[in-house]
Amino acid sequence: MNGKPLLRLDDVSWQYESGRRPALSNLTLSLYPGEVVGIVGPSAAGKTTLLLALSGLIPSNYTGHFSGKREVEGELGIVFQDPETQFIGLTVEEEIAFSLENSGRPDEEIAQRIDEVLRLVGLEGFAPRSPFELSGGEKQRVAIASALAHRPQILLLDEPTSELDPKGAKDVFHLLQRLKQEQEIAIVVSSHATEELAQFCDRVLLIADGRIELDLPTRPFFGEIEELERHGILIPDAVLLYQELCRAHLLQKREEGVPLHVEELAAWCREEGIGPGGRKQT
Ligand SMILES: Nc1ncnc2c1ncn2[C@@H]1O[C@H](COP(=O)(O)OP(=O)(O)OP(=O)(O)O)[C@@H](O)[C@H]1O
Repeated sequence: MNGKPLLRLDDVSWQYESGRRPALSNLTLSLYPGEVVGIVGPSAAGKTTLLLALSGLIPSNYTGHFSGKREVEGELGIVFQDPETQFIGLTVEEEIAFSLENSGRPDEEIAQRIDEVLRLVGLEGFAPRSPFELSGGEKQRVAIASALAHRPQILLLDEPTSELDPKGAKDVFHLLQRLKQEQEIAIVVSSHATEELAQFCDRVLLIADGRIELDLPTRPFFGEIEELERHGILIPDAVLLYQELCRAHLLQKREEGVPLHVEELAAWCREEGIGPGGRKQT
């Protein structure tokens, strides 16, 4: 990638004070403007810790041993896994205003930004509602709106859909997709939702035992099926079906790599004349 990274970790290692081994080991990673990076990994691999290190909360808010270097350009927002535990406002409006008031902005500007971010996340009319009485997906969108109110260049999200039903999860990923297109924000999102990550990310990292095992553009990343399976990562359906069709010699392996969603695989099948009833005879 060309240009200067917005955020860079250089040979970063971190061990929590009570940890028996490093939670992050020698991580080097750059994030560029407008880029969307997914983070996958097994449980306890270090995904949350990596996001905390990217945000700077590690080492500033935690005790432990940090080595390496972090460089950041521009404003950064972070959304945690369970937003409800972070809410302090009695209304959605208060919740978003609170962090802005702390930054000393005038009331008029705060009101304008609240309108702007609620529109952005599709929660117009929600300002007077209690954030505690919303659905899981709406709570996540309030948390994203609060982070966006600072107009960050970088948005970090830790498993934003883990508590949501499939529809809520899809809504959050659609919102992130819109932010990517309309706001040119660089996004880093950790998630087990590999179907969505395959469609939405420019690049994906596999982290295991605090180390980056893979860091590739999305298509080649999901082509590393054996490596991903070895770490227990869920392979998207389109990739599995493509693999089976190739094994059965029904589909030729494509130069571009694996499909990233079922619609793409369906188009490839149509190109090869595979449809209901099997391959057309030529
Ligand atoms: N505050 C802490 N103090 C000590 N050790 C911690 C702390 N937080 C996390 N760890 C340890 O650091 C390692 C990485 O944890 P982390 O939460 O980053 O993993 P994760 O990949 O996000 O896991 P999950 O998918 O289960 O949420 C684990 O071994 C965990 O037990």
